[in-house]
Amino acid sequence: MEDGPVNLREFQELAKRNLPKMYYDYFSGGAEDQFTLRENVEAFQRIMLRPRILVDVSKIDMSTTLLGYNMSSPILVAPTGSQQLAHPQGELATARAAAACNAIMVLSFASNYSLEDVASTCNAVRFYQLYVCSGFLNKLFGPLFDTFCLRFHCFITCSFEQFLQVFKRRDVSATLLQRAERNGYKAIVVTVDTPRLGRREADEKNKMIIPRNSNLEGLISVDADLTGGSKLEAYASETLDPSLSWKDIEWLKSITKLPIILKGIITAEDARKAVDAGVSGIVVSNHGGRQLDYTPPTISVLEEVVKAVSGAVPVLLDGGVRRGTDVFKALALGAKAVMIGRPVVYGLAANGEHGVRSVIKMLQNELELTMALAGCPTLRDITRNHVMINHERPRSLL
Ligand SMILES: Cc1cc2nc3c(=O)[nH]c(=O)nc-3n(C[C@H](O)[C@H](O)[C@H](O)COP(=O)(O)O)c2cc1C
Ligand SMILES: CCCCC(=O)C(=O)O
Repeated sequence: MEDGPVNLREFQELAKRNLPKMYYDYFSGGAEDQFTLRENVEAFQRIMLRPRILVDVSKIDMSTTLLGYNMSSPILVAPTGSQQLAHPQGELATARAAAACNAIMVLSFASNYSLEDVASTCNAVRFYQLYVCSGFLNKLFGPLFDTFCLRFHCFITCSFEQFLQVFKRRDVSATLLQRAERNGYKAIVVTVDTPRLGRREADEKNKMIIPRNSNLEGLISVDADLTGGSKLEAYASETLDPSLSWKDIEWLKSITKLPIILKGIITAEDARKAVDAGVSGIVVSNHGGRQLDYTPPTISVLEEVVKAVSGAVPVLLDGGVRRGTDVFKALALGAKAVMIGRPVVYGLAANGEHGVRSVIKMLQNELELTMALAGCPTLRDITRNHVMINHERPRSLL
């Protein structure tokens, strides 16, 4: 029998072996030149550690809290869409694995299993990720409005039509929020780096399919031109609302009691705006290099965001986290926790629920060892002095 993977990277190889090319390319790929995709990983390798010795590390405590919820480690599962393309059990398997590791899972808006199915698969603290939609057909009111728009098209002013569109779109998002609340999700993660889908050239070449989105069934019907390259891209441009702006965050806050976390902030300016808008958390993310290429690797802008936020809300980071040492580095630079995207999908493709569990456990174990070797028995002991970014190294060593 073949030996199992010994690190997160080896899961990627297994996933590649198990998946059809179209799906593997979708999971692994990034936007355009894939510069940011590569840099997310490589930037971690430009940060060195400064361990402290002769600290009692006979007990390591990785536990922490986020928005008042306990976690066994500062590692969350990032929202990734269409997990049934990796394994038939898809999001159900991921949810069970995350629960077994006491790790918070953020369920993607683009999940194959519905948020109700995932909620009922096992008990755990979970968050729901929302894309604000621009749906054209609302189940209850949509047909009515569409007939109305069509029949009176000549007589209605453009702004009135726009008003109806906004109303319908908001209705879909509001419905999703209510369902998330009813099903026990504890926070809403609003992804703000995707007014349109980034250009993933492999998906174009492969004519990537539109995976099923159970959450939107009966809520949105898509009338996309599906003849071209990536059908997912065509679908996204019909579904995602590119007019989403700061005032909508206020609106979202007004229609849910759940805390709102913004995912996809990579500048101090936007971080300050997010705090002013009253959000409960920020995820420093460039969507794993899948959206705007040539954005900086997330670990390189984390400190800027953390300084801008100055403790007002927790700051999380995702993008390129593949080692326990990466988690440690992110914490040293001010992150409250990290999220992992692709490694979870690769674990799922490699070995279903068991594979995801191995991925999370492996990263947790690596973090624990890193903390011991760096002289940090608790997460509070990890400080800025425990890391050194390459340009901070003594000149003679460069
Ligand atoms: C296949 C795939 C699907 C994704 N789907 C979503 C999504 O539906 N919503 C979202 O906010 N982010 C999505 N992301 C981005 C992740 O949440 C996360 O930001 C990113 O994967 C982190 O980088 P990493 O993969 O290097 O860990 C997706 C990422 C991947 C790889
Ligand atoms: C409309 C689905 C988008 C999924 C996503 O966010 C991604 O593939 O990165």
